[in-house]
Amino acid sequence: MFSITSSKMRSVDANCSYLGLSPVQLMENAGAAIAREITSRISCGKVLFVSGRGNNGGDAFVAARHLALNDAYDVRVILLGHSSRIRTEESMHNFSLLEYSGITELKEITDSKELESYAGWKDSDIIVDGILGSGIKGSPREPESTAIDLINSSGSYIISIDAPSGYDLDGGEISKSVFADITITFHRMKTGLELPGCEKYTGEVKVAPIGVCRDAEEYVGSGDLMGLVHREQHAHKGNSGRVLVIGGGAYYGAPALAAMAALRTGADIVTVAVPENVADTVASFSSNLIVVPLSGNRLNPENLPVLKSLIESHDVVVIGPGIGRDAPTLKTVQQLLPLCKKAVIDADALYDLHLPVKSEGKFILTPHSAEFARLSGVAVPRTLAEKKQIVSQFAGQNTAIVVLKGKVDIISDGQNTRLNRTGNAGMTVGGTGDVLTGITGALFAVNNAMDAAACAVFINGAAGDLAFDEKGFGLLATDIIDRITDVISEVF
Ligand SMILES: NC(=O)C1=CN([C@@H]2O[C@H](COP(=O)(O)OP(=O)(O)OC[C@H]3O[C@@H](n4cnc5c(N)ncnc54)[C@H](O)[C@@H]3O)[C@@H](O)[C@H]2O)[C@H](O)CC1
Ligand SMILES: [K+]
Repeated sequence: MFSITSSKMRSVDANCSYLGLSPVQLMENAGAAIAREITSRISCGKVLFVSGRGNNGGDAFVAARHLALNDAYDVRVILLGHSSRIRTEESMHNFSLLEYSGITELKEITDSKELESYAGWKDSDIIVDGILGSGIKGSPREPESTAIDLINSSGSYIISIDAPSGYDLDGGEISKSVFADITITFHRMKTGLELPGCEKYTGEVKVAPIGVCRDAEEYVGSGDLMGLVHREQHAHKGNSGRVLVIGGGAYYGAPALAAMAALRTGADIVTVAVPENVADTVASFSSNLIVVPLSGNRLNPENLPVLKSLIESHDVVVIGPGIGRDAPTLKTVQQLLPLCKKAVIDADALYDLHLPVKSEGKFILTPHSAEFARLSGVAVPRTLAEKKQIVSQFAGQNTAIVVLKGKVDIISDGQNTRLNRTGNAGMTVGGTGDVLTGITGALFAVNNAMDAAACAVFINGAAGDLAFDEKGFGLLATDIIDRITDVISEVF
């Protein structure tokens, strides 16, 4: 089974919540799994739960409640700090239930001296470590640090919840940690729990299922957006991405829509390079756009020198919206791509694309079914499983990230495949593909390709869903652009 990082786990948790599976439900399953582990180890005895103020402590409260149902166990709980300082609603909720759970003792201990004089360290058969889990930042502070020492010198059998407290689930540096006999981590193995030599800290490692929805991992959700790079408080102009849109000539709306969508997604600078016949019209869409006119009525090889220097001064290129299919235009596209560090390739730029692009660059392709069929030479099959398979295979063969747009979007880099179900039938109106390309460009400027592509289809679809609520089947591509910021601000 593959392992994941703690930030991936946080995004899966948030995706569960997005789907309607609440954190308190997950915590209940996590705590119950810990209680089951204890009953499988000893049939009776004294069990001390040592809890922090985050959700790791919350899991411990749940486990204590479950275990106390069995008269064979003497259950005691200590909370490090005041209960008024418990960090989350779900943990507070489970702390409150302890009063009615028949445990022998519940103590709030705030300082290290009081902790040291606590009698329970020496006479417990099992100590459950629920001090710190995936939320740890830096070295353990007081009183957590003293609690870790006391657990380690207790001589009891030690069960750590999710991670030995102090240990970094992602394998970062450790200044102090619980030395556990067994660590029960949740849902999936974590990267840091597989490192050579980690058993010294973790003891045996077990993965307990906690009822995560399958779709919370495979389908993109709002939790995936949490992992995106977002604007720093003191960011400079250009830090949040410079996007170059190369399009237009045959049409003028498409490059403007892509550019406006990129701006609304948070790109700092969006430059639109279009043939001179449409440059004024594109500029008239918004004074926020920087428009560079290119000689001629269609993209052509004479534009290469100007475009080369523009490509160098931007983080990402969005190429295709409105360019048309003239032979010199398509040839120019093919010559431009090897110059790009990162590019999103859409619409007519996909028409005569020779793959793989021979360069070190990273490319996101955003075809719909007909474009995909033409590119790959394979008709898009009917079932989702078959579609996933061909998209993944095509992406892998061409070292590109492929987004097959559809009722369920499929995003793959050949190794990982994600799905997206935001969006609606109203989005078949013209221009929505250009909006997606613009969003993708803005995210790709400052994020890795797979995250950018996956989050872009989610944002585009979710903004489309908000627009549909308002406008129904009368929705326009510009209405979707207007709702991008609502989707993004809901997550941050
Ligand atoms: N899907 C899951 O895996 C689930 C996991 N659960 C459990 O939740 C924790 C993570 O909870 P979180 O509240 O984010 O973090 P922690 O409890 O680990 O700690 C936060 C807590 O600790 C304080 N803190 C942070 N760093 C330090 C430090 N160096 N010294 C002292 N104190 C520190 C911080 O201020 C917070 O108060 C996960 O591990 C699982 O156990 C869910 O219950 C179920 C789903
Ligand atoms: K722990």
